Amino acid sequence: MGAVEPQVQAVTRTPLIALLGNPNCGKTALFNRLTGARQKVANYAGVTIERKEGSFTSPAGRAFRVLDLPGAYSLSATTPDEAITRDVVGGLRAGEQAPDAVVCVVNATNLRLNLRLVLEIRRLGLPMVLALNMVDVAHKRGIKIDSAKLAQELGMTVVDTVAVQSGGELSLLKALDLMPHAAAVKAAPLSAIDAVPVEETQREVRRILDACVSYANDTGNLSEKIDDVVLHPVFGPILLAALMFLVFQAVFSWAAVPMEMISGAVEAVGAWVGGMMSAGMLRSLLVEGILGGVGSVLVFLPQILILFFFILVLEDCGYLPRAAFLLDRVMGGVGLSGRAFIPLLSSFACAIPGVMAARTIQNPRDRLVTIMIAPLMTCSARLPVYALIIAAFIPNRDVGGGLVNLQGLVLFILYFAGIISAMGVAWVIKRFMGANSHQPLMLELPSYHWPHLRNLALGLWERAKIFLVRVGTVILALMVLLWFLSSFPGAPEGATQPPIYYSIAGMLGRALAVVFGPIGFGWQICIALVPGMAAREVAVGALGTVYALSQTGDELATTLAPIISHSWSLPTALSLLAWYVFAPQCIATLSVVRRETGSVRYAFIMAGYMFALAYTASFITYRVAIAMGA
Ligand SMILES: Nc1nc2c(ncn2[C@@H]2O[C@H](COP(=O)(O)OP(=O)(O)OP(=O)(O)O)[C@@H](O)[C@H]2O)c(=O)[nH]1
Ligand SMILES: [Mg+2]
Repeated sequence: MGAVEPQVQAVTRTPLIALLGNPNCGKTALFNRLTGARQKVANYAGVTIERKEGSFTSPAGRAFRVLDLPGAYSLSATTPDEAITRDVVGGLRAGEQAPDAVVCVVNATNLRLNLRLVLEIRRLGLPMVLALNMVDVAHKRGIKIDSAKLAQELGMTVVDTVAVQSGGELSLLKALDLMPHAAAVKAAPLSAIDAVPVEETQREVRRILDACVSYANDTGNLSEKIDDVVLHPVFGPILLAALMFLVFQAVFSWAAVPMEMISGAVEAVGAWVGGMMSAGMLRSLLVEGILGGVGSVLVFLPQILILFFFILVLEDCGYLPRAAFLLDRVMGGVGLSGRAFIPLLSSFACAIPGVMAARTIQNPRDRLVTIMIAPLMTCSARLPVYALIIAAFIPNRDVGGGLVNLQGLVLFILYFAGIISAMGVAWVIKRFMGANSHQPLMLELPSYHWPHLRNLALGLWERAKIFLVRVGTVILALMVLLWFLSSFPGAPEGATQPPIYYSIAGMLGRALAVVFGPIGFGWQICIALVPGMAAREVAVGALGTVYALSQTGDELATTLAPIISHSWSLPTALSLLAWYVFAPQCIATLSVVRRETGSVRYAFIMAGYMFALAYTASFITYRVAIAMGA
């Protein structure tokens, strides 16, 4: 049986194609175009950090499976994400078949760098097609590539592709259709790659370029001219700071109108439901439990989308690696690698992709430090918490001659506090680990381009979907659970407090208040902290439910900010803000840290140090605020 199986497989198996190439050459864009998938595409190296599989059918009706892989400059991997690519191509991954053919994707405007990998992969002896991607840009820049000659020199089919244009993949599909239905070829071992010295490979690249590429009236690269300003030692950092500042201003000022619309709609629904039903358990569950909880999280959708709008634009236009360069010196000062910039920036969305993106960091210590501080970056789940408290306590007015919105300014300060403490913690960890010398940052600067509107729209839609699904599932379920725990058992005879005070949640909250009292958190806040462990924004929903149920009298409460501004003192509010800068709230992050570091130890260390920092920071904030008479 063992002898028959491989032959049968060779005839019936769907061929597996691997997309290989340098970082940022358009592999994922091509993968998305071939398969209709929506994997993340962005204009910097190291976007894809995992292997992703998809399938498609060619115009001639042949089925293919296709792999999108992290970009690599060479198959002699130096970073964990490159190792994934090497292992997949070399068939070294347990339980996984090696690819039957390779589509080598290259950036047509940068063949000098890209061809080295092509020559390396060729030594594996697998069937290959070369996709000259970004030929649109090459044409514009007057770079002429003789593909017939190139095909001859390389001994493989060469096709032009434009991965970001509809139909830009057709030539590749045609080439794949023409590939013979051969039985699986066994690749040469990976060691074949290193059989030829690098210098010799470089010489070969130069020879091929001389033979196949000409640069007609090259007008000079526009990106370089832009970089004269963007990377300028004085203007560069000013521009970066101005950009960041603009983002936080926009988060507040642009969001005001849509937020009012959402909260108006939630209130209207609450009033409608409340009017339809007589007071009772079901009405309380619907109005206070669900609308009060879910509604108070939902209003933050516009702010989250505005934040992501900026992140997506910056990612797509090519600015991020420049920012990494500008900050390399600062980051080096605390012992971080400049490469940590992109993982840390991703953590503004959520610490989980941030922790995973640390795979692009070569040095294991640098990688560990980056992982350990990633959750200090303000993730988007904290935004609702910050925004709620700011809206309740910070007046919405302009300062500095009408230029700066005070609420936006406070938000900016909170984000900044996260960054500064991350730097501080990195410095301390590096001290413990023993410093290694700072390695210079080697990062490819991509060409600038305008953000693709479709990409942007899809990215925002994905974000909205993630948020709404969370609101509709985790948050909704927790709100219902919390409502039960907060409603039973009811108040005893002659109760002086609202019923929630005597409920199970109320008892838990009062017990926790013993620990958190010294930092200003009353029992109601303590109730909200517990479900906030699942996801930070749940804390806002929980506050919504808790305070809706704490209302005495008959009025229905679905708008949280005015209630908390009455119930909390300013020191309490500031203390809670300080808590959320540091608190290790989210269990999902801790479990990813365990997976990525391969040890539960670091997850515990992270939770421990963040908890200690949170408590200390809140304590100091609370006491100082009281002492100052706030
Ligand atoms: N003009 C133009 N832009 C392209 C083309 N293909 C990709 N891009 C852009 O190039 C950038 C990189 O594309 P990705 O698909 O993320 O590149 P990748 O090779 O998957 O990158 P890594 O995952 O980091 O290795 C994105 O900004 C794309 O929009 C193309 O054919 N023409
Ligand atoms: Mg990719």
